[in-house]
Amino acid sequence: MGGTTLLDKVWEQHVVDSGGESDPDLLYVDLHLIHEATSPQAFEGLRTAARPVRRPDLTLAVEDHNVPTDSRVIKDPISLLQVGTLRRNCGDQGIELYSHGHDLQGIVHVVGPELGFVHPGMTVVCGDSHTSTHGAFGALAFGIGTSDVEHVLATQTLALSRPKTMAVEFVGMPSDGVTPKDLMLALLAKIGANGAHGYVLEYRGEAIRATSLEGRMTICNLSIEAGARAGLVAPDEVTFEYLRNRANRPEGVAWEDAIAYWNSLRSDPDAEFDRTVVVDVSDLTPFVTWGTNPGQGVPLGGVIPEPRLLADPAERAAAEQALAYMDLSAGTRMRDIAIDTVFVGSCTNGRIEDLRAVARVLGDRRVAPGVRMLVVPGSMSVRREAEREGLHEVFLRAGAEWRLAGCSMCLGMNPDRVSGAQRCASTSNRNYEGRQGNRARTHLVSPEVAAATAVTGHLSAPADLV
Ligand SMILES: CC(C)[C@H](C(=O)O)[C@@H](O)C(=O)O
Ligand code: SF4
Repeated sequence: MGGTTLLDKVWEQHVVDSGGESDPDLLYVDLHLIHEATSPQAFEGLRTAARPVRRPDLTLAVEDHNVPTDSRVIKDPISLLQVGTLRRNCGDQGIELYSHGHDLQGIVHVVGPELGFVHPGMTVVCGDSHTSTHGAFGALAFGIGTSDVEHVLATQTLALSRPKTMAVEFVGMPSDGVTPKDLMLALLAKIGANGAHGYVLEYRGEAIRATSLEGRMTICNLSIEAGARAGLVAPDEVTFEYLRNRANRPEGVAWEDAIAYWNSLRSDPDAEFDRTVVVDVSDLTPFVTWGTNPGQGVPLGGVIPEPRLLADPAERAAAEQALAYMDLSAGTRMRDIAIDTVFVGSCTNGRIEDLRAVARVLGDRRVAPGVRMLVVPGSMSVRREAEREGLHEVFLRAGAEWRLAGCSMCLGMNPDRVSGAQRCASTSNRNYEGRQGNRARTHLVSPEVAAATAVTGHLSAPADLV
């Protein structure tokens, strides 16, 4: 029998009740994150059943999806209702809530980690697909549906069947200007937007070890775009350093003990994975998407592929439909695609390192005439840090808008939307039809490519800037 995978190690520590061969296991949940968009019905269910929240102290709430980023005042009636309901529910149940206007407010997947709430070996759940982000710590982090949110609120447990494991081996080191976002867009293009369905991905290899925790969050965040259940990176010194000075991390002797335990959280050398995918990252270049799922991407130096050459009929039809929606045609050079809007932000690329990268590329350049650029910090803490470093001055001087924290233009649930059928280069994670606005056309890019694109007005890499 082979060794144990990281997934199995974390899983086994959390089984409250084994389902045996055929039924799901009941897992203990260490941290439950909630937001205004997916929690109202869950609380309503509890109220109907007259049950309290079992562990309000292990539950943390933020307002992120529905909040405007240009004002502390919420005007939209639906958003007001969502946010008002969350406030009432958290007040009634004694749950910590970072509201719009609070110093620590921000996107749930940015706030939880930066405050040190997420530790290696934990189970983390949230009624949000991008909960996979937290796997960057070596925590087992799942997005769950609203009925499961209710279950976790009531019991602090979740019934789940153990997913299969997939090792993603990044071989070699990426060259300068190739970012964690590019690694993932390349992986998605290789395995497809559903290529990891039913799996937990464990990211491995020298390139992962050399990636900051923030970069690892970008990588794990995008796991869900391959259809995966979760993403994982084994914890190491990078993880411990990230946590060392955060609030809410274990203290004193508990910290030393924690590190000793965390060091055991890696797949054994002889552990067997259900599947292994190898990606050589040494010859990668910046990646961008041309279509309407995150797997429809090519190198920035490439051209839009010819749908007729795709062997799989379903893929061919999807590509044709995507090109019609995007108003693009096969053979077009990606660099020739002109952009109206640039969005920097989201739980994929709205952390301080992302904003630093954007500022570095912008330098003292200006956004191209006619292009709208939005820079939206992932949290108010990120915003404060960016202002302390003077990054906001770079953005404002360039002609970009500098906003408050929230999901913003990542999806059209708040006032930040791409107008009409405009084309947007976006550092977010989904390019679905209508995602950023009714007819919006989205190209997923790294922060570096977003900044260079804002300057030239068409899809560009920093190396294209003179
Ligand atoms: C609103 C929420 C349920 C949704 C998700 O689960 O991911 C959102 O965050 C998204 O990114 O599409
Ligand atoms: S930033 Fe985007 S992807 Fe992340 S939680 Fe918000 S809406 Fe979802």
